[in-house]
Amino acid sequence: MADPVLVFDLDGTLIHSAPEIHGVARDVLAQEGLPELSYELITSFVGNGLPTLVSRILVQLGLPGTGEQHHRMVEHFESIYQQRFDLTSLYPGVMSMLHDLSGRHRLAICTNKPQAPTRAVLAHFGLTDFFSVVIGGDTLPRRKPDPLPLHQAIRDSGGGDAIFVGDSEVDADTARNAQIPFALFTGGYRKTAVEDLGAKWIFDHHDEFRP
Ligand SMILES: O=C(O)COP(=O)(O)O
Ligand SMILES: [Mg+2]
Repeated sequence: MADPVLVFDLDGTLIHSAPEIHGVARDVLAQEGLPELSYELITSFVGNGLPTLVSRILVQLGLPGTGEQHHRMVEHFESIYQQRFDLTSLYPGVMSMLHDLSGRHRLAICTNKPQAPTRAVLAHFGLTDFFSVVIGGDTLPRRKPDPLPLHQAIRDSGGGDAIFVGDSEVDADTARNAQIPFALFTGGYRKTAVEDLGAKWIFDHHDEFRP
Protein backbone atom coordinates (compact mmCIF):
# COMPACT_ATOMS: atom_id res chain seq x y z
CA MET A 1 0.00 0.00 0.00
CA ALA A 2 1.38 3.41 -0.96
CA ASP A 3 1.93 6.03 1.72
CA PRO A 4 -1.16 8.21 2.23
CA VAL A 5 -1.88 11.16 -0.03
CA LEU A 6 -1.41 14.39 1.94
CA VAL A 7 -3.95 17.01 0.88
CA PHE A 8 -3.22 20.54 2.11
CA ASP A 9 -5.44 23.56 2.57
CA LEU A 10 -3.63 26.76 1.53
CA ASP A 11 -4.63 29.98 3.37
CA GLY A 12 -3.77 29.77 7.05
CA THR A 13 -2.12 26.36 6.54
CA LEU A 14 0.83 26.85 4.17
CA ILE A 15 0.66 30.61 3.55
CA HIS A 16 -0.15 33.53 5.85
CA SER A 17 -2.30 35.49 3.42
CA ALA A 18 -4.68 37.42 5.69
CA PRO A 19 -2.65 40.69 5.48
CA GLU A 20 -2.81 40.46 1.66
CA ILE A 21 -6.54 39.70 1.68
CA HIS A 22 -7.09 42.68 4.01
CA GLY A 23 -5.07 44.95 1.73
CA VAL A 24 -6.88 43.87 -1.42
CA ALA A 25 -10.25 44.21 0.36
CA ARG A 26 -9.35 47.78 1.34
CA ASP A 27 -8.60 48.69 -2.29
CA VAL A 28 -11.73 46.99 -3.64
CA LEU A 29 -13.85 48.78 -1.01
CA ALA A 30 -12.22 52.14 -1.82
CA GLN A 31 -13.03 51.65 -5.50
CA GLU A 32 -16.69 51.24 -4.48
CA GLY A 33 -16.56 54.32 -2.23
CA LEU A 34 -16.92 52.08 0.83
CA PRO A 35 -14.97 52.28 4.12
CA GLU A 36 -12.26 49.78 5.03
CA LEU A 37 -12.85 47.07 7.62
CA SER A 38 -10.39 45.98 10.32
CA TYR A 39 -7.79 43.28 9.79
CA GLU A 40 -9.39 41.13 12.50
CA LEU A 41 -12.83 41.33 10.92
CA ILE A 42 -11.60 40.55 7.40
CA THR A 43 -9.55 37.62 8.73
CA SER A 44 -12.64 36.24 10.46
CA PHE A 45 -14.42 36.26 7.06
CA VAL A 46 -11.77 34.04 5.38
CA GLY A 47 -12.31 30.32 4.84
CA ASN A 48 -15.41 29.79 2.68
CA GLY A 49 -14.04 31.21 -0.57
CA LEU A 50 -13.96 34.59 -2.27
CA PRO A 51 -17.69 35.04 -3.10
CA THR A 52 -18.56 34.38 0.56
CA LEU A 53 -15.81 36.74 1.79
CA VAL A 54 -17.24 39.56 -0.34
CA SER A 55 -20.81 38.74 0.77
CA ARG A 56 -19.76 38.92 4.42
CA ILE A 57 -18.05 42.28 3.80
CA LEU A 58 -21.17 43.73 2.13
CA VAL A 59 -23.53 42.44 4.81
CA GLN A 60 -21.23 43.89 7.50
CA LEU A 61 -21.64 47.27 5.79
CA GLY A 62 -25.43 46.88 5.70
CA LEU A 63 -25.54 46.17 1.96
CA PRO A 64 -27.01 43.20 0.05
CA GLY A 65 -24.65 40.19 0.00
CA THR A 66 -25.57 39.24 -3.56
CA GLY A 67 -26.27 41.05 -6.84
CA GLU A 68 -24.45 43.36 -9.21
CA GLN A 69 -22.15 45.06 -6.73
CA HIS A 70 -21.19 41.71 -5.21
CA HIS A 71 -20.39 40.31 -8.65
CA ARG A 72 -18.29 43.36 -9.60
CA MET A 73 -16.34 43.28 -6.32
CA VAL A 74 -15.58 39.54 -6.60
CA GLU A 75 -14.17 40.04 -10.13
CA HIS A 76 -12.16 43.09 -9.07
CA PHE A 77 -10.84 41.30 -5.98
CA GLU A 78 -9.68 38.27 -7.95
CA SER A 79 -7.98 40.32 -10.66
CA ILE A 80 -5.90 42.24 -8.10
CA TYR A 81 -5.30 39.31 -5.79
CA GLN A 82 -3.58 37.10 -8.35
CA GLN A 83 -0.89 39.74 -8.87
CA ARG A 84 -0.08 40.69 -5.28
CA PHE A 85 2.26 38.78 -2.99
CA ASP A 86 4.09 41.44 -0.94
CA LEU A 87 2.01 40.90 2.21
CA THR A 88 1.85 37.11 1.88
CA SER A 89 4.39 34.79 3.53
CA LEU A 90 5.07 31.10 3.88
CA TYR A 91 4.79 29.90 7.46
CA PRO A 92 8.24 29.04 8.87
CA GLY A 93 9.26 25.46 8.09
CA VAL A 94 6.84 24.96 5.20
CA MET A 95 9.52 24.57 2.54
CA SER A 96 11.52 21.93 4.43
CA MET A 97 8.31 20.14 5.42
CA LEU A 98 7.26 19.88 1.77
CA HIS A 99 10.75 18.71 0.76
CA ASP A 100 10.69 16.00 3.43
CA LEU A 101 7.12 14.84 2.80
CA SER A 102 7.35 14.83 -0.99
CA GLY A 103 9.93 12.04 -0.83
CA ARG A 104 7.34 9.60 0.53
CA HIS A 105 3.90 11.06 -0.09
CA ARG A 106 1.83 12.32 -2.98
CA LEU A 107 0.92 15.95 -2.20
CA ALA A 108 -2.19 17.87 -3.30
CA ILE A 109 -3.91 21.21 -2.58
CA CYS A 110 -7.59 21.58 -1.73
CA THR A 111 -8.37 25.25 -1.07
CA ASN A 112 -11.39 27.51 -1.27
CA LYS A 113 -9.21 30.23 -2.83
CA PRO A 114 -10.04 30.50 -6.55
CA GLN A 115 -7.84 28.51 -8.92
CA ALA A 116 -6.09 31.48 -10.62
CA PRO A 117 -4.73 33.19 -7.48
CA THR A 118 -3.94 29.76 -6.03
CA ARG A 119 -1.74 28.87 -9.02
CA ALA A 120 -0.18 32.34 -8.94
CA VAL A 121 0.80 32.23 -5.28
CA LEU A 122 2.16 28.67 -5.53
CA ALA A 123 4.34 29.77 -8.46
CA HIS A 124 5.45 32.92 -6.63
CA PHE A 125 6.77 30.88 -3.69
CA GLY A 126 8.28 28.11 -5.85
CA LEU A 127 5.80 25.50 -4.62
CA THR A 128 4.19 24.48 -7.92
CA ASP A 129 6.22 21.31 -8.46
CA PHE A 130 5.33 19.83 -5.07
CA PHE A 131 1.68 19.46 -6.01
CA SER A 132 0.49 17.36 -8.93
CA VAL A 133 -3.14 18.13 -8.05
CA VAL A 134 -4.56 21.57 -7.19
CA ILE A 135 -8.29 22.02 -6.53
CA GLY A 136 -9.49 25.61 -5.99
CA GLY A 137 -12.77 27.03 -4.74
CA ASP A 138 -14.04 27.52 -8.30
CA THR A 139 -12.67 24.27 -9.82
CA LEU A 140 -15.76 22.16 -9.10
CA PRO A 141 -19.49 22.90 -8.68
CA ARG A 142 -19.19 22.68 -4.88
CA ARG A 143 -16.48 23.83 -2.48
CA LYS A 144 -15.39 22.91 1.07
CA PRO A 145 -16.96 21.95 3.49
CA ASP A 146 -18.65 19.80 0.83
CA PRO A 147 -16.57 16.60 0.58
CA LEU A 148 -16.46 16.73 -3.25
CA PRO A 149 -13.22 18.74 -3.71
CA LEU A 150 -11.32 16.68 -1.13
CA HIS A 151 -12.49 13.39 -2.63
CA GLN A 152 -11.58 14.69 -6.09
CA ALA A 153 -8.09 15.72 -4.94
CA ILE A 154 -7.49 12.23 -3.51
CA ARG A 155 -8.86 10.50 -6.62
CA ASP A 156 -6.79 12.70 -8.98
CA SER A 157 -3.71 11.86 -6.88
CA GLY A 158 -4.23 8.15 -7.54
CA GLY A 159 -6.53 7.28 -4.63
CA GLY A 160 -5.88 5.20 -1.51
CA ASP A 161 -5.43 6.42 2.06
CA ALA A 162 -5.25 10.16 2.69
CA ILE A 163 -4.84 12.80 5.36
CA PHE A 164 -6.32 16.30 5.07
CA VAL A 165 -4.23 19.09 6.58
CA GLY A 166 -5.93 22.40 7.36
CA ASP A 167 -6.32 25.28 9.80
CA SER A 168 -10.02 26.01 10.12
CA GLU A 169 -13.52 24.90 11.03
CA VAL A 170 -14.26 24.58 7.31
CA ASP A 171 -11.35 22.17 6.92
CA ALA A 172 -12.36 20.10 9.96
CA ASP A 173 -15.93 19.88 8.62
CA THR A 174 -14.64 18.92 5.17
CA ALA A 175 -12.52 16.11 6.58
CA ARG A 176 -15.43 14.83 8.65
CA ASN A 177 -17.84 15.04 5.70
CA ALA A 178 -15.34 13.17 3.52
CA GLN A 179 -14.46 10.68 6.30
CA ILE A 180 -10.77 11.45 5.93
CA PRO A 181 -8.50 11.85 9.01
CA PHE A 182 -7.69 15.48 9.82
CA ALA A 183 -4.43 17.18 10.78
CA LEU A 184 -4.71 20.67 12.30
CA PHE A 185 -2.14 23.48 12.03
CA THR A 186 -2.96 25.62 15.07
CA GLY A 187 -1.39 28.86 13.82
CA GLY A 188 -3.93 29.75 11.09
CA TYR A 189 -7.35 31.40 11.13
CA ARG A 190 -9.44 29.05 13.28
CA LYS A 191 -11.92 30.46 15.83
CA THR A 192 -12.73 27.19 17.63
CA ALA A 193 -10.62 25.63 20.40
CA VAL A 194 -8.05 23.15 19.10
CA GLU A 195 -9.56 20.21 21.02
CA ASP A 196 -13.00 20.79 19.49
CA LEU A 197 -11.89 20.29 15.88
CA GLY A 198 -11.56 16.50 15.95
CA ALA A 199 -7.99 16.40 14.66
CA LYS A 200 -5.90 13.23 14.75
CA TRP A 201 -2.66 15.23 14.40
CA ILE A 202 -2.19 18.71 15.91
CA PHE A 203 0.89 20.83 15.19
CA ASP A 204 1.95 24.38 16.08
CA HIS A 205 4.96 24.49 13.75
CA HIS A 206 5.52 22.84 10.38
CA ASP A 207 8.79 21.28 11.62
CA GLU A 208 6.62 19.03 13.81
CA PHE A 209 4.37 17.61 11.10
CA ARG A 210 5.86 14.35 9.77
CA PRO A 211 2.91 11.91 9.85
O1 LIG B 1 -10.23 31.60 0.23
C1 LIG B 1 -10.66 31.29 1.36
O2 LIG B 1 -11.71 31.73 1.85
C2 LIG B 1 -9.88 30.33 2.21
O3 LIG B 1 -8.93 29.60 1.54
P1 LIG B 1 -8.41 28.21 2.18
O4 LIG B 1 -9.46 27.21 1.84
O5 LIG B 1 -7.09 28.00 1.46
O6 LIG B 1 -8.23 28.41 3.65
MG1 LIG C 1 -7.42 27.72 5.50
